[in-house]
Amino acid sequence: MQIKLIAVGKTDSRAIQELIEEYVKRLGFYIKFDFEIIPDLKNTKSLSESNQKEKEGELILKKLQSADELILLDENGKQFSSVDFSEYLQKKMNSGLKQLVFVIGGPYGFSDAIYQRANGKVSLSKMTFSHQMVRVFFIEQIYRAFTILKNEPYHHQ
Ligand SMILES: C[S@@+](CC[C@H](N)C(=O)[O-])C[C@H]1O[C@@H](n2cnc3c(N)ncnc32)[C@H](O)[C@@H]1O
Repeated sequence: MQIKLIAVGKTDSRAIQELIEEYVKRLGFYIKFDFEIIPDLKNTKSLSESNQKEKEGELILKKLQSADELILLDENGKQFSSVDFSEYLQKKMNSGLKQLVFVIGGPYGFSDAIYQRANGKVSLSKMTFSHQMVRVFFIEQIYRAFTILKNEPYHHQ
């Protein structure tokens, strides 16, 4: 199985980019992991929030293959402990799935079309994080999950 993370909107912060690069590099030792950014839409001032979500949604859908399992990062999704999340990933790997795709939405979240296509939702907290911060937190959690599965001394209960 390979994992892809799609995020809407570029990161301006060098600090966030560096953290992402660090954890993507570490994760690469365990699994094929792709991180893809959907560039910010142009002229968003002339778009309503729902129009912006729809356009972002169309760009997300274009990145998917029909067999991909799509999991949204969403405050209202299922919450896991890090150990539970590692077991969740192990089950996905055992299932024979080729590609598991996680998506982080833009500033207003996801369109209805994306919710309809999604196979599940994962929440990192009931709190709302910026779409920039979520990518760092989530990539670190995927990395943590693999260190748990490999019994490596990174995670402490
Ligand atoms: C600023 S938030 C958007 C908030 C918006 N109210 C919504 O309805 O989703 C941008 C993106 O960050 C992600 N996000 C923010 N907080 C999250 C959390 N606690 N758990 C999972 N994803 C989160 C989601 O993918 C969301 O689409």
